Amino acid sequence: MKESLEPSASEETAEEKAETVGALQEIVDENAEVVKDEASSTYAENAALTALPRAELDRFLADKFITITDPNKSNLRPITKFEYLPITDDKQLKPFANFKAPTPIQAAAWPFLLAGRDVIGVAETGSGKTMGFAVPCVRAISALPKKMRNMGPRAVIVSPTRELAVQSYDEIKKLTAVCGLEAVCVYGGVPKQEQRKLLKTADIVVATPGRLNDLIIEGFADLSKAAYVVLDEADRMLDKGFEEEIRKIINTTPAIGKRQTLMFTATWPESVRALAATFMQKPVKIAIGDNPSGDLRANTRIMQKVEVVDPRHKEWRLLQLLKEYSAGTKSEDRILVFCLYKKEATRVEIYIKGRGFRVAGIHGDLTQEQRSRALDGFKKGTTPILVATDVAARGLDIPDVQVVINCTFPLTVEDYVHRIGRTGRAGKQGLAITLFTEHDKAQSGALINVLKAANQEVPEELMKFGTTVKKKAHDAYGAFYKDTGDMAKTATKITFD
Ligand SMILES: Nc1ncnc2c1ncn2[C@@H]1O[C@H](COP(=O)(O)OP(=O)(O)OP(=O)(O)O)[C@@H](O)[C@H]1O
Repeated sequence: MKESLEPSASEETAEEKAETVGALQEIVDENAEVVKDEASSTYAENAALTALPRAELDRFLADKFITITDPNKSNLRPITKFEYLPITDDKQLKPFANFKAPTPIQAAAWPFLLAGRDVIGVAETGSGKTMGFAVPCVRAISALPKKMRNMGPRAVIVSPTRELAVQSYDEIKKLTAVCGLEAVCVYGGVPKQEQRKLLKTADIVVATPGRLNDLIIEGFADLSKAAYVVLDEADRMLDKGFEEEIRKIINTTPAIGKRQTLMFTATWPESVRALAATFMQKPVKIAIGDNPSGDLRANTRIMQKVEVVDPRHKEWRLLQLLKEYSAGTKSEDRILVFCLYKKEATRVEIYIKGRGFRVAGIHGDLTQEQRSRALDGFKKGTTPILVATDVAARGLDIPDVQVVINCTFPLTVEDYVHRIGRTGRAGKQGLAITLFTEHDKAQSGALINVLKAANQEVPEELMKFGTTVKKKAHDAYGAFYKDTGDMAKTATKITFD
């Protein structure tokens, strides 16, 4: 091939292109930094909030059991009213029209998030964590100058299941709709084409890890400008079932210091804290609840009943409970029944259906269409009983679930707290009934602690299994229901039965 000192026309163009790309990349890196700086420099506290006596705000923090641990000790005032948000356009307050005030996690986290800080938010199930991380996200992006828009997603929110990703996306769309921003929901089990197209113009990506990594690898999801990274149900996203996929995603976002990283959950076990710290810069820890020890505790508005039963009698006892809690005027009450394994969920669903109950099932062996239909029927009340595995344990915000029944105890007591958290949401009361057997006795100590922390009755038969807390989580923890999207072809999915 002819050697030439002078680059040929095509080589020259390629060189020019490379220079242009390099220059663009610099702009992009600056942009990522500017987005982060923008957030921190643009949070000007509302004057009326500043005028409030500090003692009044300290009383608010105490009354709502809000604990803020900030390495920078910046002492930002909680945003106790929606009008204290730095939102000038009233349209943007519309999504909160039916709410009286920010929830404690929202009030405490918003100022730090608007100021660009990394935040770990730990608050009970059903306490508004979604809006807690979504409002500052939408605010930061909508405050960007026009020239910095349409350069790729500015925020990525990762959820452990498809249904939860869709639910968060629906919440976020209420905010983006009034700000002229675009969001996209990326999850497995459905065709990629539509997601690929929407990623081209999306400002915010809500995703499950498997499908998102697929689209990153294929070059359709570019998170290099996503300076706002949220792990929802963070402890689940950091357990060994997801850790690798999460690391891959975060590594494609701007570096620590050029991004804001948020972790929100109702349970924050010791086992994930060290790993979480590797992704964050001097995070502010915000915990809600009169739970100074920080030990695991369930939402105290949920009455927790535990029955120790013979494993062979569980399904018979479940039937009795369903008859009791769906009798007469309660026939439309929503009852969520949790099993541990997919085949068990199918068996229990058939068993219940055969006895005349209107019931549907949701678990990982079903198609996404079947899962969405089952959840829809449960929400609408056409099938007021839903039999689920832990794919429905976290995050799902189904209004008015009156009763949660644990037919089989979960692999961890954290999952127990999340499962029962499907009831008693947004300030309502709830009821959770758990069938506990000798097969679950390794978890008796941890369960007893959760019951005591929420001032619940501890049955004598449960005490007999002992009160010591076994630390080791079950090997399969977090892996067998996770939504790996199309990664399933490569990931070795653990399946049961
Ligand atoms: N400020 C508010 N006041 C009243 N209700 C609110 C407020 N913010 C959110 N909600 C409602 O509270 C319910 C629970 O919110 P959300 O699903 O975000 O809870 P969560 O803390 O994420 O729960 P989980 O831990 O189970 O994921 C939703 O129906 C939501 O619309």
